[in-house]
Amino acid sequence: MRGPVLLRGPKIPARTSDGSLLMEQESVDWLHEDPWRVLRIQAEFIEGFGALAEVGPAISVFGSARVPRESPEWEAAVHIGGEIARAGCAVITGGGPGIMEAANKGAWDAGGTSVGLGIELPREQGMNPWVNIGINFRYFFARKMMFVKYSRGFIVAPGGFGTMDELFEALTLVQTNKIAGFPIILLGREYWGGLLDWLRGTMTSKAMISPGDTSLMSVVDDPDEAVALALGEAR
Ligand SMILES: C/C(=C\CNc1ncnc2c1ncn2[C@@H]1O[C@H](COP(=O)(O)O)[C@@H](O)[C@H]1O)CO
Repeated sequence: MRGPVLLRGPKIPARTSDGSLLMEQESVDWLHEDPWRVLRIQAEFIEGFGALAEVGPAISVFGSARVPRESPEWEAAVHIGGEIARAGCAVITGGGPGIMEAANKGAWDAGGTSVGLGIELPREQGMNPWVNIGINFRYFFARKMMFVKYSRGFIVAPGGFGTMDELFEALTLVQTNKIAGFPIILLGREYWGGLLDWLRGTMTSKAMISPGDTSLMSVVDDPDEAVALALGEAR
């Protein structure tokens, strides 16, 4: 046996795990092997659970990392972050620039809890300055779970692939009843219209989703309505 794994015949290693542990280290390559990565992954969950356990009710705000400061989308996200904080909820974002920093700024300026769940990226941006609880993740999947576990709902502003990933993960979790009573609010009818038409048309008519599935999200133009809907249906 190697731990819980049964090895027989030629698969039996020359050295036992104990033996390897006690040997003088020749190489640190083993640190980069998948079984050891599990410990890092575990550590991300432990750090995340520890840091967020007492964050209280929260709403996650997603959207493009690329919208410029002071653009209408950025200002709307500042307003949304402020309103969520004034309602006594924490704001959770990806901790980056664009919509993320805007929502964090709104929460920060309102004296609220402003959480950033950052991600290690090749071109490091660093956590935006309006985060007052920040956690940096190596792995997208660990980080994505935190958004869902610690939020009562999602507000999704216009964005690119990252935003789509976050939106469709939440939709899948609601569709498959992994989470219930979880409002998903899309901000910006014009931006989201084309996607919704395709979901209602092509995807529904080809029976890839059920007719009711597109009702798992709401689409609004008014930031205050987005906040009210996100806060209104607590899990
Ligand atoms: C690409 C740029 C900065 C990248 N920095 C990010 N920091 C934290 N989180 C990010 C970052 N980029 C994407 N995300 C996540 O995806 C969503 C936005 O992605 P999109 O493709 O821009 O829609 C966002 O909600 C984050 O969770 C600067 O140019």
